[in-house]
Amino acid sequence: MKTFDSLFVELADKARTRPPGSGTVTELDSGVHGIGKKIVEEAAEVWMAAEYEGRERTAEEISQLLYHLQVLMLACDLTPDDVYAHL
Ligand SMILES: N=c1c2ncn([C@@H]3O[C@H](COP(=O)(O)OP(=O)(O)OP(=O)(O)O)[C@@H](O)[C@H]3O)c2ncn1[C@@H]1O[C@H](COP(=O)(O)O)[C@@H](O)[C@H]1O
Repeated sequence: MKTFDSLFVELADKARTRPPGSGTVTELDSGVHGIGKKIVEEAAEVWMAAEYEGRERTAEEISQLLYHLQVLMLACDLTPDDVYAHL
């Protein structure tokens, strides 16, 4: 099973090697503005799932939000440790 940290390592590798077909590379190329819109969209989907769609859908939507947050971290040259320092 992936964790927050292992997914970040995978995404950082995608950002560095830019393999064809990577959605992460496409999203990174949309810039902070495009990634930010995905985060807002996913955050709303998390809220709706929590209100109306049950635990499994909520967990799925949270996983997608965490993914888009990680893409933004890469776009902003932030590592998990930079974030954990504020927890
Ligand atoms: N964990 C994720 C992940 N979570 C979300 N997403 C993307 O975010 C989109 C979800 O946003 P949308 O809400 O627009 O999509 P949707 O089809 O409406 O989905 P629902 O919200 O309705 O469920 C998905 O279609 C994916 O493009 C992800 N894309 C990739 N990953 C992982 O990231 C890694 C690298 O992926 P690539 O860069 O594509 O190789 C792989 O391990 C992937 O599993």
